[in-house]
Amino acid sequence: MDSDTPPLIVDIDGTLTDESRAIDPRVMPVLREWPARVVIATGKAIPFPIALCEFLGIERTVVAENGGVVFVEATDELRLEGDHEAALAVGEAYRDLGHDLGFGQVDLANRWRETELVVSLDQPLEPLEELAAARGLVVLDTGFAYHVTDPVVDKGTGLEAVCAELDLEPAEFLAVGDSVNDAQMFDLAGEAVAVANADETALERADRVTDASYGDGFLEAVAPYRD
Ligand SMILES: O=C(O)COP(=O)(O)O
Ligand SMILES: [Mg+2]
Repeated sequence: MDSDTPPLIVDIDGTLTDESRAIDPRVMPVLREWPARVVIATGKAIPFPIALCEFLGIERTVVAENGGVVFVEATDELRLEGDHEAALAVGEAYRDLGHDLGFGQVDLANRWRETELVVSLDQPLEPLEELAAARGLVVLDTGFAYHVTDPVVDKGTGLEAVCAELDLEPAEFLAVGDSVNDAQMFDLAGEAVAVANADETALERADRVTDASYGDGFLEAVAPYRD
């Protein structure tokens, strides 16, 4: 790697992990040693990408909740955006219809969420979409959960917010991801790479698609910058 290595914005689930959400340990030294800025951009709530950065020993620069939450350690900036009240109201109405969010009583998927709501993929989608639309929200199926999200934010607006803090341009970035929630960051990045297991939207919006899936796909995506 040399000084021409672009800053990197990377998704977690399906890109750094396998289908069971287990991280591929081979991605860790790559992220740790990346010579430019690394941004972790995820649909997960902020404790997960923050913990990932901490355990990797890299600076905490994070887009969480599909852009609803942005944290930039370098400038001590935390930005929350999106109608959380509306997302919670969707959850309540969904339960009133006899459905369940599907993550049990403790619900670690929603516990630390500050702007959106997630529902397990084994729960019915249609009523969720109807309730979300009635409140101006959208439902994103990432392949790992249904996200009830405010369309004013996405990983693209998150990338823009990070760039505004760090005096970078989205077009400088290499982006790697696997699903519909990566589409807007793909559109803004200078180079967008989808791993082979990516969904249709991510495949369409990518500049390059790897032959390999999951962690192997990520390693293939960044290989040109590591040779
Ligand atoms: O939380 C999800 O459903 C997906 O998370 P990801 O954006 O890191 O892939
Ligand atoms: Mg993903």
